[in-house]
Amino acid sequence: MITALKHTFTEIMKRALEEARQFDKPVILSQVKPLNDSMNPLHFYAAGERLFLGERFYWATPGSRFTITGLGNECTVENDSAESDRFGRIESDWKRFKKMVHYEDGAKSHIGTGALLFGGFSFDPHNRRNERWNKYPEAKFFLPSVMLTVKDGVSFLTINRVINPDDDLESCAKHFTSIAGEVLTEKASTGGESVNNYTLKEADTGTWLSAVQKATELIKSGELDKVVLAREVQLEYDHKINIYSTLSKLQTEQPTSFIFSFENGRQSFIGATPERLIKKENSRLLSTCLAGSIKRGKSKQEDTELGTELLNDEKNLIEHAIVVKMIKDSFEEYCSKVKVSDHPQLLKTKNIQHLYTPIEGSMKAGYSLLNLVEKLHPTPALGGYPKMAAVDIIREIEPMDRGWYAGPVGWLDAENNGEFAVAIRSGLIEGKQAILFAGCGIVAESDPQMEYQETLIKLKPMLSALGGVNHECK
Ligand SMILES: C=C(O[C@H]1C=CC=C(C(=O)O)[C@@H]1O)C(=O)O
Ligand SMILES: [Mg+2]
Repeated sequence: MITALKHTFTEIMKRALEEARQFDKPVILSQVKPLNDSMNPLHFYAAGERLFLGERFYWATPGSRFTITGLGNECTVENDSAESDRFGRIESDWKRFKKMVHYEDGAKSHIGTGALLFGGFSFDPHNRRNERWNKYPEAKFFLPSVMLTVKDGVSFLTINRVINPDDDLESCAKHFTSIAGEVLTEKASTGGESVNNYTLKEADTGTWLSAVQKATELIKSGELDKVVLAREVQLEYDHKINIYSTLSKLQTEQPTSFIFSFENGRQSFIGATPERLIKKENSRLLSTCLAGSIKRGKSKQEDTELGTELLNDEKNLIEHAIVVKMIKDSFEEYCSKVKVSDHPQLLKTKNIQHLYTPIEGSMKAGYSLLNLVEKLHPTPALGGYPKMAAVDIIREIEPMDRGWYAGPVGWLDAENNGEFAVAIRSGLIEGKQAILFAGCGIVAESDPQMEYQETLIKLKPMLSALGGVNHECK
Protein backbone atom coordinates (compact mmCIF):
# COMPACT_ATOMS: atom_id res chain seq x y z
CA MET A 1 0.00 0.00 0.00
CA ILE A 2 2.53 2.54 1.16
CA THR A 3 4.84 1.91 -1.77
CA ALA A 4 2.10 3.07 -4.12
CA LEU A 5 2.76 6.54 -2.81
CA LYS A 6 5.75 8.69 -3.62
CA HIS A 7 8.59 7.95 -1.23
CA THR A 8 8.79 11.56 -0.09
CA PHE A 9 5.13 11.67 0.80
CA THR A 10 5.47 8.50 2.86
CA GLU A 11 8.24 10.24 4.78
CA ILE A 12 6.03 13.28 5.33
CA MET A 13 3.23 11.02 6.52
CA LYS A 14 5.56 9.34 9.00
CA ARG A 15 6.67 12.72 10.31
CA ALA A 16 3.07 13.85 10.70
CA LEU A 17 2.26 10.73 12.68
CA GLU A 18 5.32 11.24 14.90
CA GLU A 19 4.28 14.84 15.46
CA ALA A 20 0.74 13.79 16.40
CA ARG A 21 2.16 11.30 18.90
CA GLN A 22 4.78 13.65 20.30
CA PHE A 23 2.28 16.45 21.02
CA ASP A 24 -0.62 14.08 21.57
CA LYS A 25 -2.71 16.15 19.16
CA PRO A 26 -4.26 15.55 15.77
CA VAL A 27 -2.27 16.77 12.75
CA ILE A 28 -3.71 17.72 9.37
CA LEU A 29 -1.92 16.20 6.44
CA SER A 30 -2.74 17.64 3.06
CA GLN A 31 -1.65 16.38 -0.34
CA VAL A 32 -2.14 18.56 -3.41
CA LYS A 33 -1.76 17.28 -6.95
CA PRO A 34 -2.36 19.00 -10.27
CA LEU A 35 -4.78 17.05 -12.49
CA ASN A 36 -3.94 16.57 -16.14
CA ASP A 37 -7.52 16.46 -17.30
CA SER A 38 -9.79 19.31 -16.41
CA MET A 39 -12.78 18.28 -14.42
CA ASN A 40 -16.28 19.70 -14.20
CA PRO A 41 -16.68 20.80 -10.55
CA LEU A 42 -20.42 20.12 -10.48
CA HIS A 43 -19.84 16.59 -11.78
CA PHE A 44 -17.32 16.14 -9.01
CA TYR A 45 -19.96 17.35 -6.51
CA ALA A 46 -22.48 14.89 -7.93
CA ALA A 47 -19.90 12.07 -7.99
CA GLY A 48 -19.49 12.51 -4.23
CA GLU A 49 -23.14 11.71 -3.57
CA ARG A 50 -22.80 8.01 -2.78
CA LEU A 51 -19.82 8.29 -0.45
CA PHE A 52 -20.23 11.75 1.02
CA LEU A 53 -23.91 12.66 0.95
CA GLY A 54 -24.62 15.24 3.65
CA GLU A 55 -21.03 16.48 3.75
CA ARG A 56 -20.35 18.40 0.58
CA PHE A 57 -19.76 22.02 -0.39
CA TYR A 58 -19.60 23.98 -3.59
CA TRP A 59 -18.24 27.45 -4.24
CA ALA A 60 -17.87 29.24 -7.56
CA THR A 61 -16.88 32.87 -8.05
CA PRO A 62 -18.62 34.89 -10.81
CA GLY A 63 -18.11 33.31 -14.22
CA SER A 64 -16.83 30.15 -12.44
CA ARG A 65 -13.30 31.52 -12.77
CA PHE A 66 -12.47 29.89 -9.45
CA THR A 67 -14.31 26.94 -7.94
CA ILE A 68 -13.75 24.73 -4.94
CA THR A 69 -15.78 21.60 -4.37
CA GLY A 70 -15.34 19.68 -1.15
CA LEU A 71 -16.47 16.16 -0.33
CA GLY A 72 -16.44 14.47 3.07
CA ASN A 73 -15.69 15.95 6.44
CA GLU A 74 -12.29 15.38 8.05
CA CYS A 75 -13.00 17.73 10.91
CA THR A 76 -15.61 20.28 11.91
CA VAL A 77 -14.72 23.59 13.49
CA GLU A 78 -17.88 25.12 14.93
CA ASN A 79 -19.34 27.00 17.84
CA ASP A 80 -22.71 28.18 19.01
CA SER A 81 -21.42 31.23 20.73
CA ALA A 82 -23.88 34.09 20.79
CA GLU A 83 -21.05 36.45 21.61
CA SER A 84 -18.84 38.24 19.14
CA ASP A 85 -16.10 35.69 19.83
CA ARG A 86 -17.76 33.23 17.43
CA PHE A 87 -15.40 34.60 14.74
CA GLY A 88 -12.33 34.56 16.99
CA ARG A 89 -13.07 31.02 18.16
CA ILE A 90 -13.15 29.70 14.60
CA GLU A 91 -9.84 31.45 14.03
CA SER A 92 -8.14 30.08 17.14
CA ASP A 93 -9.46 26.52 16.62
CA TRP A 94 -8.20 26.59 13.04
CA LYS A 95 -4.86 28.05 14.13
CA ARG A 96 -4.37 25.16 16.53
CA PHE A 97 -4.90 22.69 13.72
CA LYS A 98 -3.23 24.46 10.90
CA LYS A 99 0.11 24.75 12.67
CA MET A 100 0.62 21.18 11.66
CA VAL A 101 -0.25 21.21 7.99
CA HIS A 102 2.10 19.34 5.68
CA TYR A 103 2.21 19.70 1.94
CA GLU A 104 3.64 17.47 -0.66
CA ASP A 105 6.86 19.04 -1.97
CA GLY A 106 6.27 21.88 -4.37
CA ALA A 107 2.52 21.51 -4.33
CA LYS A 108 1.57 24.51 -2.24
CA SER A 109 1.85 27.38 -4.58
CA HIS A 110 -1.78 28.01 -5.33
CA ILE A 111 -4.27 29.85 -3.13
CA GLY A 112 -7.39 27.76 -2.66
CA THR A 113 -5.63 24.39 -2.63
CA GLY A 114 -4.45 22.43 0.41
CA ALA A 115 -6.08 22.44 3.82
CA LEU A 116 -8.93 24.89 3.96
CA LEU A 117 -12.17 25.36 5.81
CA PHE A 118 -15.50 25.99 4.13
CA GLY A 119 -18.57 27.21 5.99
CA GLY A 120 -20.29 30.24 7.36
CA PHE A 121 -21.96 32.18 10.11
CA SER A 122 -25.56 32.83 11.00
CA PHE A 123 -26.92 36.33 10.52
CA ASP A 124 -27.70 37.10 14.15
CA PRO A 125 -26.74 34.78 17.01
CA HIS A 126 -29.13 36.57 19.36
CA ASN A 127 -32.28 35.99 17.36
CA ARG A 128 -34.84 33.34 18.28
CA ARG A 129 -34.18 30.12 16.44
CA ASN A 130 -36.51 28.28 14.13
CA GLU A 131 -35.83 24.55 14.41
CA ARG A 132 -35.22 24.26 10.68
CA TRP A 133 -31.83 25.90 11.34
CA ASN A 134 -30.86 23.48 14.13
CA LYS A 135 -28.07 21.93 12.08
CA TYR A 136 -26.63 25.37 11.29
CA PRO A 137 -24.91 26.67 14.39
CA GLU A 138 -23.79 30.27 14.78
CA ALA A 139 -20.49 29.33 13.10
CA LYS A 140 -19.71 26.12 11.27
CA PHE A 141 -16.86 25.11 8.98
CA PHE A 142 -15.42 21.83 7.84
CA LEU A 143 -12.24 20.53 6.31
CA PRO A 144 -13.12 18.32 3.32
CA SER A 145 -11.60 14.85 2.88
CA VAL A 146 -11.12 15.47 -0.81
CA MET A 147 -11.41 18.71 -2.75
CA LEU A 148 -11.28 19.85 -6.34
CA THR A 149 -9.99 23.35 -7.05
CA VAL A 150 -10.37 24.71 -10.57
CA LYS A 151 -8.64 27.99 -11.29
CA ASP A 152 -8.85 29.49 -14.76
CA GLY A 153 -9.43 26.01 -16.19
CA VAL A 154 -6.55 24.32 -14.31
CA SER A 155 -7.57 21.60 -11.83
CA PHE A 156 -5.96 20.55 -8.55
CA LEU A 157 -6.96 17.76 -6.26
CA THR A 158 -6.40 18.07 -2.52
CA ILE A 159 -6.66 15.13 -0.18
CA ASN A 160 -6.82 15.92 3.54
CA ARG A 161 -6.52 13.62 6.47
CA VAL A 162 -6.61 14.33 10.16
CA ILE A 163 -3.94 12.08 11.64
CA ASN A 164 -4.57 11.11 15.24
CA PRO A 165 -1.88 9.96 17.66
CA ASP A 166 -3.28 6.41 17.65
CA ASP A 167 -3.56 6.09 13.83
CA ASP A 168 -1.34 3.65 12.00
CA LEU A 169 0.70 4.44 8.93
CA GLU A 170 -1.03 1.86 6.77
CA SER A 171 -4.53 3.23 7.26
CA CYS A 172 -3.30 6.78 6.60
CA ALA A 173 -1.61 5.66 3.41
CA LYS A 174 -4.76 3.84 2.35
CA HIS A 175 -6.76 7.04 2.73
CA PHE A 176 -4.42 8.91 0.37
CA THR A 177 -4.20 6.14 -2.22
CA SER A 178 -7.85 5.15 -2.38
CA ILE A 179 -10.05 8.20 -1.78
CA ALA A 180 -9.27 10.11 -4.96
CA GLY A 181 -9.68 7.03 -7.16
CA GLU A 182 -13.02 6.24 -5.58
CA VAL A 183 -14.42 9.67 -6.36
CA LEU A 184 -12.78 10.19 -9.74
CA THR A 185 -14.08 6.90 -11.11
CA GLU A 186 -17.56 7.28 -9.63
CA LYS A 187 -20.29 8.01 -12.14
CA ALA A 188 -21.91 11.33 -11.34
CA SER A 189 -25.61 10.92 -10.72
CA THR A 190 -26.78 14.13 -12.27
CA GLY A 191 -30.18 12.97 -13.43
CA GLY A 192 -33.50 13.08 -11.70
CA GLU A 193 -36.83 14.64 -12.49
CA SER A 194 -36.82 18.25 -13.45
CA VAL A 195 -38.61 20.11 -10.72
CA ASN A 196 -41.66 22.12 -11.62
CA ASN A 197 -44.83 21.09 -9.79
CA TYR A 198 -44.98 22.96 -6.56
CA THR A 199 -47.14 25.01 -4.27
CA LEU A 200 -45.89 28.27 -2.86
CA LYS A 201 -46.78 29.70 0.52
CA GLU A 202 -45.97 33.25 1.44
CA ALA A 203 -45.65 33.69 5.14
CA ASP A 204 -46.97 36.83 6.80
CA THR A 205 -47.05 39.16 3.80
CA GLY A 206 -49.25 41.63 5.69
CA THR A 207 -47.00 41.52 8.73
CA TRP A 208 -43.98 42.15 6.52
CA LEU A 209 -45.60 45.14 4.82
CA SER A 210 -46.48 46.61 8.23
CA ALA A 211 -42.91 46.00 9.39
CA VAL A 212 -41.62 48.00 6.41
CA GLN A 213 -44.06 50.80 7.23
CA LYS A 214 -42.96 50.74 10.88
CA ALA A 215 -39.29 50.83 9.82
CA THR A 216 -39.83 53.96 7.69
CA GLU A 217 -41.48 55.64 10.70
CA LEU A 218 -38.58 54.73 12.99
CA ILE A 219 -36.15 56.09 10.41
CA LYS A 220 -38.12 59.32 10.02
CA SER A 221 -38.17 59.73 13.81
CA GLY A 222 -34.36 59.57 13.78
CA GLU A 223 -33.89 56.22 15.54
CA LEU A 224 -31.71 54.92 12.73
CA ASP A 225 -30.81 55.63 9.09
CA LYS A 226 -31.53 52.33 7.39
CA VAL A 227 -32.69 48.79 8.12
CA VAL A 228 -32.90 45.75 5.85
CA LEU A 229 -36.07 43.69 6.19
CA ALA A 230 -36.41 40.23 4.72
CA ARG A 231 -39.19 37.76 4.15
CA GLU A 232 -39.44 34.11 3.17
CA VAL A 233 -41.53 31.94 0.88
CA GLN A 234 -42.00 28.19 1.24
CA LEU A 235 -42.15 25.90 -1.74
CA GLU A 236 -43.43 22.35 -1.59
CA TYR A 237 -42.67 20.09 -4.57
CA ASP A 238 -44.22 16.77 -5.41
CA HIS A 239 -40.82 15.09 -5.51
CA LYS A 240 -37.36 15.47 -4.08
CA ILE A 241 -35.49 18.55 -5.25
CA ASN A 242 -32.44 17.78 -7.38
CA ILE A 243 -29.60 19.84 -5.89
CA TYR A 244 -27.25 19.15 -8.78
CA SER A 245 -29.63 20.53 -11.41
CA THR A 246 -30.52 23.49 -9.19
CA LEU A 247 -26.84 24.42 -8.82
CA SER A 248 -26.18 23.88 -12.46
CA LYS A 249 -29.10 26.15 -13.45
CA LEU A 250 -27.92 28.81 -11.01
CA GLN A 251 -24.49 28.60 -12.57
CA THR A 252 -25.81 29.04 -16.11
CA GLU A 253 -28.40 31.68 -15.32
CA GLN A 254 -26.43 33.78 -12.80
CA PRO A 255 -22.92 34.14 -14.26
CA THR A 256 -22.30 37.40 -12.39
CA SER A 257 -22.91 35.82 -8.98
CA PHE A 258 -21.11 33.57 -6.51
CA ILE A 259 -22.77 30.15 -6.47
CA PHE A 260 -22.60 28.27 -3.19
CA SER A 261 -23.91 25.14 -1.54
CA PHE A 262 -23.32 24.04 2.03
CA GLU A 263 -24.68 20.56 2.49
CA ASN A 264 -25.45 19.67 6.04
CA GLY A 265 -27.01 16.26 6.55
CA ARG A 266 -30.28 16.23 4.63
CA GLN A 267 -30.35 19.98 4.13
CA SER A 268 -28.56 22.12 1.58
CA PHE A 269 -28.21 25.85 1.97
CA ILE A 270 -27.65 27.16 -1.54
CA GLY A 271 -27.70 30.42 -3.41
CA ALA A 272 -26.44 32.71 -6.15
CA THR A 273 -25.30 35.90 -4.48
CA PRO A 274 -23.90 38.88 -6.37
CA GLU A 275 -22.40 40.34 -3.19
CA ARG A 276 -18.87 39.72 -1.99
CA LEU A 277 -18.30 40.53 1.66
CA ILE A 278 -14.52 40.29 1.69
CA LYS A 279 -11.72 38.65 -0.23
CA LYS A 280 -8.15 38.41 1.02
CA GLU A 281 -5.26 37.44 -1.21
CA ASN A 282 -2.03 37.96 0.72
CA SER A 283 -2.38 41.53 2.01
CA ARG A 284 -4.82 42.67 -0.68
CA LEU A 285 -8.41 43.09 0.48
CA LEU A 286 -11.48 43.54 -1.69
CA SER A 287 -15.05 44.22 -0.73
CA THR A 288 -18.20 45.11 -2.60
CA CYS A 289 -20.76 47.72 -1.72
CA LEU A 290 -23.97 46.51 -3.34
CA ALA A 291 -27.29 48.13 -2.49
CA GLY A 292 -29.99 49.93 -4.42
CA SER A 293 -31.96 48.00 -7.03
CA ILE A 294 -34.12 48.22 -10.12
CA LYS A 295 -35.54 45.58 -12.49
CA ARG A 296 -33.98 44.69 -15.87
CA GLY A 297 -35.57 46.14 -18.98
CA LYS A 298 -37.35 44.05 -21.59
CA SER A 299 -35.35 45.69 -24.40
CA LYS A 300 -31.78 46.96 -24.45
CA GLN A 301 -33.03 50.53 -24.54
CA GLU A 302 -35.43 50.08 -21.63
CA ASP A 303 -32.66 48.35 -19.68
CA THR A 304 -30.29 51.28 -20.19
CA GLU A 305 -33.02 53.74 -19.24
CA LEU A 306 -33.76 51.83 -16.06
CA GLY A 307 -30.03 51.72 -15.25
CA THR A 308 -29.77 55.49 -15.72
CA GLU A 309 -32.85 55.96 -13.54
CA LEU A 310 -31.23 53.89 -10.79
CA LEU A 311 -27.97 55.82 -10.99
CA ASN A 312 -29.92 59.03 -10.40
CA ASP A 313 -32.57 57.89 -7.96
CA GLU A 314 -32.24 59.64 -4.63
CA LYS A 315 -33.82 56.89 -2.51
CA ASN A 316 -31.51 54.22 -3.97
CA LEU A 317 -28.44 56.48 -3.81
CA ILE A 318 -29.06 57.01 -0.07
CA GLU A 319 -29.52 53.24 0.42
CA HIS A 320 -26.19 52.71 -1.35
CA ALA A 321 -24.19 55.57 0.18
CA ILE A 322 -24.84 54.25 3.70
CA VAL A 323 -23.18 50.96 2.73
CA VAL A 324 -20.20 52.64 1.07
CA LYS A 325 -19.57 54.82 4.11
CA MET A 326 -19.60 51.92 6.55
CA ILE A 327 -17.33 49.66 4.47
CA LYS A 328 -14.97 52.54 3.66
CA ASP A 329 -14.70 53.52 7.35
CA SER A 330 -13.94 49.88 8.25
CA PHE A 331 -11.32 49.61 5.52
CA GLU A 332 -9.69 52.83 6.68
CA GLU A 333 -9.29 51.32 10.14
CA TYR A 334 -7.88 47.97 8.99
CA CYS A 335 -6.07 48.89 5.76
CA SER A 336 -3.69 51.30 4.16
CA LYS A 337 -4.08 52.51 0.57
CA VAL A 338 -7.86 52.37 0.50
CA LYS A 339 -9.28 52.85 -2.99
CA VAL A 340 -12.94 53.58 -3.63
CA SER A 341 -14.60 55.51 -6.42
CA ASP A 342 -16.84 58.50 -5.72
CA HIS A 343 -19.78 57.28 -7.81
CA PRO A 344 -21.46 53.90 -8.02
CA GLN A 345 -21.55 51.84 -11.21
CA LEU A 346 -24.20 49.34 -12.23
CA LEU A 347 -23.96 45.61 -11.63
CA LYS A 348 -26.47 43.67 -13.68
CA THR A 349 -27.57 40.14 -12.99
CA LYS A 350 -30.12 38.26 -15.11
CA ASN A 351 -33.04 39.60 -13.11
CA ILE A 352 -31.94 42.83 -11.43
CA GLN A 353 -29.60 45.82 -11.61
CA HIS A 354 -27.80 47.14 -8.54
CA LEU A 355 -25.74 50.13 -7.57
CA TYR A 356 -22.22 48.83 -7.12
CA THR A 357 -19.03 50.28 -5.66
CA PRO A 358 -15.98 48.04 -5.32
CA ILE A 359 -13.49 48.91 -2.61
CA GLU A 360 -9.96 47.71 -2.02
CA GLY A 361 -7.11 48.18 0.40
CA SER A 362 -3.92 46.70 1.74
CA MET A 363 -4.44 45.01 5.11
CA LYS A 364 -2.37 46.35 7.98
CA ALA A 365 -0.19 43.87 9.85
CA GLY A 366 -1.76 42.12 12.81
CA TYR A 367 -5.24 41.63 11.32
CA SER A 368 -6.83 38.57 9.77
CA LEU A 369 -9.51 37.76 7.23
CA LEU A 370 -11.95 36.80 10.01
CA ASN A 371 -11.30 40.11 11.79
CA LEU A 372 -12.63 41.80 8.66
CA VAL A 373 -15.60 39.42 8.40
CA GLU A 374 -16.49 40.27 11.98
CA LYS A 375 -16.00 43.99 11.47
CA LEU A 376 -18.10 44.16 8.31
CA HIS A 377 -20.91 41.75 9.16
CA PRO A 378 -23.62 42.77 8.75
CA THR A 379 -22.96 45.61 6.35
CA PRO A 380 -25.84 48.06 5.92
CA ALA A 381 -26.76 46.11 2.75
CA LEU A 382 -27.95 43.27 5.00
CA GLY A 383 -28.45 44.81 8.45
CA GLY A 384 -28.71 48.57 8.41
CA TYR A 385 -27.15 51.62 10.02
CA PRO A 386 -26.18 52.08 12.78
CA LYS A 387 -25.40 48.37 12.92
CA MET A 388 -26.55 47.46 16.42
CA ALA A 389 -29.76 49.51 16.31
CA ALA A 390 -30.63 47.94 12.95
CA VAL A 391 -30.02 44.37 14.11
CA ASP A 392 -32.15 45.04 17.21
CA ILE A 393 -35.00 46.28 15.05
CA ILE A 394 -34.74 43.31 12.68
CA ARG A 395 -34.98 41.02 15.70
CA GLU A 396 -38.03 42.90 16.91
CA ILE A 397 -40.09 43.46 13.77
CA GLU A 398 -38.97 41.03 11.04
CA PRO A 399 -41.40 38.10 11.00
CA MET A 400 -38.84 35.30 10.55
CA ASP A 401 -35.58 33.75 11.74
CA ARG A 402 -32.91 34.45 9.14
CA GLY A 403 -30.68 31.57 10.18
CA TRP A 404 -27.76 31.68 7.73
CA TYR A 405 -29.58 33.89 5.21
CA ALA A 406 -27.55 37.12 4.77
CA GLY A 407 -24.71 35.72 6.89
CA PRO A 408 -21.12 35.40 5.65
CA VAL A 409 -20.44 32.17 3.71
CA GLY A 410 -17.10 31.17 2.21
CA TRP A 411 -13.66 29.73 2.88
CA LEU A 412 -10.34 30.39 4.52
CA ASP A 413 -7.07 28.57 4.10
CA ALA A 414 -4.10 27.89 6.34
CA GLU A 415 -2.31 31.03 5.16
CA ASN A 416 -5.19 33.28 6.14
CA ASN A 417 -6.37 33.82 2.58
CA GLY A 418 -9.95 33.30 1.54
CA GLU A 419 -13.20 34.85 0.47
CA PHE A 420 -16.66 35.38 1.93
CA ALA A 421 -19.88 36.38 0.20
CA VAL A 422 -23.16 37.34 1.86
CA ALA A 423 -25.65 34.51 1.62
CA ILE A 424 -28.53 36.32 -0.11
CA ARG A 425 -30.62 35.11 -3.12
CA SER A 426 -30.52 31.87 -1.23
CA GLY A 427 -32.67 29.04 0.05
CA LEU A 428 -32.67 26.17 2.49
CA ILE A 429 -33.60 22.93 0.76
CA GLU A 430 -34.60 19.65 2.32
CA GLY A 431 -36.29 16.80 0.47
CA LYS A 432 -39.31 18.22 -1.35
CA GLN A 433 -39.23 21.56 0.41
CA ALA A 434 -37.39 24.81 -0.29
CA ILE A 435 -37.53 27.98 1.78
CA LEU A 436 -36.35 31.03 -0.10
CA PHE A 437 -35.38 34.40 1.34
CA ALA A 438 -35.25 37.97 0.06
CA GLY A 439 -34.77 41.32 1.74
CA CYS A 440 -34.69 45.02 0.96
CA GLY A 441 -32.89 48.05 2.30
CA ILE A 442 -35.47 50.31 3.93
CA VAL A 443 -34.82 54.05 4.14
CA ALA A 444 -37.14 56.94 5.01
CA GLU A 445 -38.49 57.18 1.43
CA SER A 446 -39.28 53.46 1.11
CA ASP A 447 -42.74 52.45 -0.04
CA PRO A 448 -43.82 49.03 1.35
CA GLN A 449 -45.45 47.87 -1.91
CA MET A 450 -42.40 48.81 -3.98
CA GLU A 451 -40.09 47.04 -1.54
CA TYR A 452 -42.35 44.01 -1.78
CA GLN A 453 -42.02 44.11 -5.59
CA GLU A 454 -38.24 44.27 -5.12
CA THR A 455 -38.31 41.07 -3.04
CA LEU A 456 -40.18 39.33 -5.88
CA ILE A 457 -37.33 40.13 -8.27
CA LYS A 458 -34.76 38.97 -5.73
CA LEU A 459 -36.55 35.63 -5.35
CA LYS A 460 -36.37 34.96 -9.08
CA PRO A 461 -32.86 33.44 -9.35
CA MET A 462 -33.70 30.65 -6.90
CA LEU A 463 -37.27 30.23 -8.18
CA SER A 464 -36.05 29.87 -11.72
CA ALA A 465 -33.30 27.41 -10.76
CA LEU A 466 -35.95 25.36 -9.00
CA GLY A 467 -38.12 25.35 -12.10
CA GLY A 468 -40.66 28.03 -11.18
CA VAL A 469 -39.79 30.80 -13.63
CA ASN A 470 -43.23 32.21 -14.24
CA HIS A 471 -44.52 32.29 -10.76
CA GLU A 472 -45.78 35.66 -9.59
CA CYS A 473 -46.40 35.94 -5.88
CA LYS A 474 -49.56 37.59 -4.59
C1 LIG B 1 -30.90 41.82 1.20
C2 LIG B 1 -30.85 41.54 -0.09
O1 LIG B 1 -30.25 42.37 -1.01
C3 LIG B 1 -29.37 43.43 -0.61
C4 LIG B 1 -28.30 43.49 -1.62
C5 LIG B 1 -28.40 44.30 -2.74
C6 LIG B 1 -29.45 45.22 -2.85
C7 LIG B 1 -30.31 45.43 -1.82
C8 LIG B 1 -31.40 46.43 -1.94
O2 LIG B 1 -31.44 47.20 -2.92
O3 LIG B 1 -32.29 46.50 -1.09
C9 LIG B 1 -30.15 44.74 -0.51
O4 LIG B 1 -29.51 45.62 0.36
C10 LIG B 1 -31.44 40.31 -0.65
O5 LIG B 1 -31.30 40.05 -1.85
O6 LIG B 1 -32.05 39.54 0.12
MG1 LIG C 1 -33.32 48.19 -2.27
